[in-house]
Amino acid sequence: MASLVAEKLSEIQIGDDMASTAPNLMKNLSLLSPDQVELAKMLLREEQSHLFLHWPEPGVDDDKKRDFFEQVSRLNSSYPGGLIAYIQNSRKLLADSKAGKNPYDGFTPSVPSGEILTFGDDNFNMLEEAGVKEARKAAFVLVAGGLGERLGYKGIKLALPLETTTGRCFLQHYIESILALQEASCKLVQGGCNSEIPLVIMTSDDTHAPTLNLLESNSYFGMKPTQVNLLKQEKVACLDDNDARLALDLNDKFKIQTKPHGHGDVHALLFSSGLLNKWHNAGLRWVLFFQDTNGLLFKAIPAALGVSLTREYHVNSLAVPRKAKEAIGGITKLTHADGRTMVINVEYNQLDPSLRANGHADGDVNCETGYSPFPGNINQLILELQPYIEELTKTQGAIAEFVNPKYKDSSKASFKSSTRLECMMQDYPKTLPPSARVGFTVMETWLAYAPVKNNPEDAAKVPKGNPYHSATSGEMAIYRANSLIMKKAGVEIADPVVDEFNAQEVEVWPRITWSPKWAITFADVKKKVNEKCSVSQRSTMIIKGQNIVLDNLSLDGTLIVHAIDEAEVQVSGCVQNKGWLLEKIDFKDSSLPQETRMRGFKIQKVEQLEVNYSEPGKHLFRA
Ligand SMILES: O=c1ccn([C@@H]2O[C@H](COP(=O)(O)OP(=O)(O)O[C@H]3O[C@H](CO)[C@H](O)[C@H](O)[C@H]3O)[C@@H](O)[C@H]2O)c(=O)[nH]1
Repeated sequence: MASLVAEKLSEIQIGDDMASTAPNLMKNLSLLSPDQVELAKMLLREEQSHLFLHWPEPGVDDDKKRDFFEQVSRLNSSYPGGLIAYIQNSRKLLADSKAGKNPYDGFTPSVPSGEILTFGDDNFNMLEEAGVKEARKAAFVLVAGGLGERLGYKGIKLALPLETTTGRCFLQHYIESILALQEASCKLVQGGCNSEIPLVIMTSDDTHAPTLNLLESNSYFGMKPTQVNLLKQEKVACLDDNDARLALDLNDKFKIQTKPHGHGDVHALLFSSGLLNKWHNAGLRWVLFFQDTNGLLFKAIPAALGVSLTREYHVNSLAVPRKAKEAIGGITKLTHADGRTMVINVEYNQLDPSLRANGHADGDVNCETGYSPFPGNINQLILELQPYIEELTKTQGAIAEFVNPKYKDSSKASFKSSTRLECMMQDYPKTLPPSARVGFTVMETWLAYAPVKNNPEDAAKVPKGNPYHSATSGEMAIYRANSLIMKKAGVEIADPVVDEFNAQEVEVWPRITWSPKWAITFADVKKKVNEKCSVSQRSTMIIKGQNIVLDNLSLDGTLIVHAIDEAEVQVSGCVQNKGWLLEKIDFKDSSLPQETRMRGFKIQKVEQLEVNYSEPGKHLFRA
């Protein structure tokens, strides 16, 4: 045994001084495989000998020692450049942080110019049409590895209902929207096509199993299982001090403490998965990234893709008008003293200091429009595939990182608790050359952005006029958008009433919902309704089917129309019944499920008219 140890020692050339820094590791070397010995050598070189201080004699906890190196190996292979790169990047960023260096030092922020769209005008309609046509050349990437700590929901956010009228969850809505785009796009190709739009979901240890379970127990919501790829992000090692010494788990000294690295991981994962080249070879041109809880997003996607196509943007970020201090990053043009410029998301916690440091004494404030002059990044990115592959081939998907240690005191010598490096997917353009075509598309908030991020208590504390980003506001935003779209298409929609749920004041519009296959563009809605229709404020309307036309319909109550794709149904007449009511509930009422409580209301289904067409052919329904 002793000679084997000696042999390994010479093999890895750990000098006497190193041997003396980690004698306990030396004693255990014979337990390790050659690869693990290499990793041990690397750790010692990177001054991580503290990790082995407590290692007992061989024969004690040997499995745990091997498990430790299994983890080191995972941490090493899941970070571009390996653990060496991680430790060295950490040292540099921790030194910058200690020195109070701002990553935007030397850059002056200004308001960039980009495409600003108005829903329903000729330009918007033209872009939607172009976007739908292009959709069959797109792949979708959903980042869903986050725990959603601010929401405080115990399950995965993708499983939450986006509205409770139908109870459809976010993931179902996303998949049905992609399938609807796929079908609509293929119909525009002469002779049809059978393209399948790929969907990648980035998960993490926190979300992987429940996401897979949600898909499997719902037959992938109609998508082919082969169309969906789950890529799991790994966490990164935590750091104990400014020298980037890796932190051991407080409850298990044979484990390195880890935390999430952020949504920026998606680029490295996509790169290493080999999917990008596969898509490229299959003729795809676009990759669309999106987040876990924005029920409005797919209303914005066709036009935004149309913008990418017509403007030939390599990077197109979707944005909405932003309220000052709102927790979304601002799209900003940064001009360096040396002449370099870039258009990039400046995260909400950095925008204010960066403005103050550059002559804007009031920092992040609204201008005369009542909004911040910087458009708000909603983290929906459309990247052109070919330049994306070229860039990742250079960077391997590594994204500019940052560190945010909580220091014990102003000497910044030690941390209150361990920290780690983080990265964000919207920082991708930071490494691009100045020739890259980086742009953005601003859409109206009511159409494009209604995330569910805040728990009821925090939402109630949001300054008046700023969005709540709660389950309550997220659901109400769906009804509002659908009502406004129908109104714009000519339907007489009653005005909303203002009501309060979970201490949040919201507009309550008629509860109108439709399945994505009914309409994915404004043109689809216009084709399927006419101006002789009306819907009262207390009404609920659920449209489930592809070929359902509302003609001369007057609704005051609840109407549900369900039809198979082969049935063409015309709905008209006067529907009046007691309908469905919104019953207020308290989020503290623990007798109710959390999904319901977080909204502050539940739907009391008193009376409805439900019609169902399961036979192909033309049907006329007159109430
Ligand atoms: O390690 C992680 C962390 C997050 N996510 C996913 O990334 C998305 C975004 O996460 P958050 O909702 O926590 O994001 P933030 O609110 O912190 O902010 C992000 O979303 C905002 C808009 O919703 C702004 O665009 C902002 O600039 C951007 O950083 C979610 O789908 C989440 O599941 C991961 O996949 N892995």
